[in-house]
Amino acid sequence: MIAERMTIAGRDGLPVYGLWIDGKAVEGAEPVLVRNKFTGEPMAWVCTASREDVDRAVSAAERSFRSRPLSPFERYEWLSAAATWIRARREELVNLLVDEVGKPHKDTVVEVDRAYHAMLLAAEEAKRIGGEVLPVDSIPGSERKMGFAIRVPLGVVAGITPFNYPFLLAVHKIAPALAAGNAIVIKPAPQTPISTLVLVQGLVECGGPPGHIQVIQGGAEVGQWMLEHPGFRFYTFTGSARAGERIKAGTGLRRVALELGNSSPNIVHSDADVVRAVRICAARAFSAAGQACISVQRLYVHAPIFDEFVERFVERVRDLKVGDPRDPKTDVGPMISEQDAVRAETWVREAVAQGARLLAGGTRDGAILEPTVLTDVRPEMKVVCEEVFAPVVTITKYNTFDEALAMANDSPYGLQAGLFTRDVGRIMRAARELQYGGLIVNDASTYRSDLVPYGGVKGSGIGREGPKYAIEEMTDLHVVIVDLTEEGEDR
Ligand SMILES: NC(=O)C1=CN([C@@H]2O[C@H](COP(=O)(O)OP(=O)(O)OC[C@H]3O[C@@H](n4cnc5c(N)ncnc54)[C@H](O)[C@@H]3O)[C@@H](O)[C@H]2O)C=CC1
Ligand SMILES: O=C(O)[C@H](O)CS(=O)(=O)O
Repeated sequence: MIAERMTIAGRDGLPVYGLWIDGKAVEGAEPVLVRNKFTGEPMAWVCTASREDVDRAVSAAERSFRSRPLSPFERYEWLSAAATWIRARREELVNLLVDEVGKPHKDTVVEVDRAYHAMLLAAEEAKRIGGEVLPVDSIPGSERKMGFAIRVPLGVVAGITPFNYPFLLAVHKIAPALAAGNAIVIKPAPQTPISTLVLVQGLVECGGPPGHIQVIQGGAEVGQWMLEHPGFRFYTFTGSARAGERIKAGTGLRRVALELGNSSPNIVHSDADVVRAVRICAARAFSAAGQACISVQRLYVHAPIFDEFVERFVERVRDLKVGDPRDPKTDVGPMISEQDAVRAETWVREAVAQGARLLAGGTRDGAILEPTVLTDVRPEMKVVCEEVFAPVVTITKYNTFDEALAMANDSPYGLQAGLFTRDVGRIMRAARELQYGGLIVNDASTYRSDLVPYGGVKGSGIGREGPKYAIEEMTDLHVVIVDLTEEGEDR
């Protein structure tokens, strides 16, 4: 199954995967070697795109969009079949992703299952793209006017995805784009390019117009060429705030959806179930080696339970199984690269040098950083105010709920926050006063429902994902007003 349609050659006993342009796997620029992120073993060669390849992909997508428009039901059938395709290949996909991303088996199973549901949600939403009747006649003088609004596809959209959940996030870009009637040019992260090729192979095998999806490969430079191409109507991006700002700056008046970084706060109040909060936060802080924009990064714990929470939490963290991501029992595997692990280790050392206290972890073996817990941190430390994107958590005590809300809001980001409490008044106050796109109550900030409008405020981005909402972003709303005055009527 592994992307055989995308294979253009063999090299050193490995497949060479091409770009997917105009319904064919084609050679691009010099292929780059993709390695298993735990063993370092070569997995495949993947061609990168030239600027001319970007242009060819956009032109092919435009031709396909114009020549093969699909009805809503055809889109529903296509995406439903693709969801079934994903479910049928669950194990193969999990094994590929564990190798390509280095994410532990237990987290990768969740990614593939979520991708199945996200694809199915997009299929269902393809049949529900409505509009609205507008009460134009409610304004005096317009009694004979009839108004309504319809949603129409944009045309060719650009999708750019990161390395951490490459399969799921490719589904969250491609599926709504197709459900909305668009065509899409997708560029995966250079660290994890294979799983998106496999996804597109699945979509092609499920019978839709192969030209509705183009896959180009490469890094920031290729991404930048996409920004500069006038043929895109819309850009949907998930990744760092730094890249997101470049995308916002580079796309002019064209619309964007940006799912960016976060430094996720999680507040644990003294009326919470402490044992449950510890279990959930210890698991969700280190899943995917903390490489999720909504990963638990800042824990704020109410003074009356602080000591008990810290003791239980550190004990739980020390019991986490660290190592081979292929082992179903492994909790924490390697980060995406040794370079990223060194960065995170450096931030931890800086924090300790500035007065933070290390309660667990802090050591590194190659790309594996031990699950790390810090306390006595200050807001200006990078492990607090920046997106650490690593298995690193800070724990800070608070005395009043006002303090907790203020510390949680003291961030340039605003994607998701977590809150553990049984008090409804406290929940509703947090819902209103926490400056985050999502509040997860009695579970950690790392929980994401693929159904809901997902996205951030402040530096965490623009727009909302979740198939229903991404489809709205990827369509234009056209208003129509008809004058119903009949012949002879004196209006
Ligand atoms: N918030 C999130 O969901 C994510 C945040 N990150 C953050 O970004 C850091 C770097 O990880 P990367 O995967 O390299 O994230 P990144 O933001 O650099 O790259 C994400 C995607 O954007 C592309 N890209 C990068 N710069 C671009 C530009 N100027 N124009 C167009 N496309 C561009 C990349 O090739 C990749 O496909 C991580 O350490 C983490 O802090 C990374 C992944 C996801
Ligand atoms: O980029 C991320 O971290 C994702 O938004 C988190 S998830 O949607 O893959 O859970």
